[in-house]
Amino acid sequence: MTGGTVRRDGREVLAGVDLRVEAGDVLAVLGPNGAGKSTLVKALLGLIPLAAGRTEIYGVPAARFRARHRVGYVPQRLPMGGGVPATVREVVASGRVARRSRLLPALFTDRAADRAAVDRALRTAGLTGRARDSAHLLSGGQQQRVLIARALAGEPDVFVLDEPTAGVDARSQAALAATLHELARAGRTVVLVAHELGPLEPLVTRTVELDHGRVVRETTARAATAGRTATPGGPA
Ligand SMILES: Nc1ncnc2c1ncn2[C@@H]1O[C@H](COP(=O)(O)OP(=O)(O)OP(=O)(O)O)[C@@H](O)[C@H]1O
Repeated sequence: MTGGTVRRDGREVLAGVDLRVEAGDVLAVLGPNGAGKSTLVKALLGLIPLAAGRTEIYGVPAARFRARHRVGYVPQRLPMGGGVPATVREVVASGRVARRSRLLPALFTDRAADRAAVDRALRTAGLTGRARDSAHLLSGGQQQRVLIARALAGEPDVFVLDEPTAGVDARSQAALAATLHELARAGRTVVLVAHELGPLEPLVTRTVELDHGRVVRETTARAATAGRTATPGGPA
């Protein structure tokens, strides 16, 4: 993202942000309530338009980026807007949709691969026993796991998680940390929004801190350990 600017109600809620996410980064976006963290990740993914600046995903302008299966997005909460009750398994299986060809019908082998990936994701998220439950009846922490499992099922290269630890009990946080640790070890890229890192802290290789829509501080893990900070901006 270069000069990323988002306006809401005539106000800049993201104000000229430069940010480059490198493959293999585990990047935490930090900052107080209303700092613009969610806006930043949505704008990075091209889910909300920029008023100024540009954002590219794998070198392609976000609006034209088609390889959606390469990026798994875990929003803050389960979107219940449709009001259609779905089981945990159905929600998790929807994470495979972006991998399907729009032109070819699903082959038998695709379906077997889909089933295996969904099973794996349910297992990793500790949801195997809840697969037939209605997703909207689960607790907040369990719904968060469903969303993470949905992203895992898509087997993306990049995971973008918006406040994955918010309202989640300590055990689920530790389980999430273990899952992210595995992903990082497998060379996946992770971008996560957080108020506090908690058990995720040891995994994080870079932090970007926002305030009033601007990057006010950046650290790399080494700089963070040494108590040093890098200059805001960085390559874009
Ligand atoms: N759809 C919207 N319409 C108007 N203003 C919005 C909208 N979405 C976000 N904002 C405003 O933009 C600013 C940044 O919001 P954002 O959700 O990105 O912050 P955040 O850092 O993620 O906060 P939180 O930690 O509370 O989730 C806030 O002042 C918020 O009120």
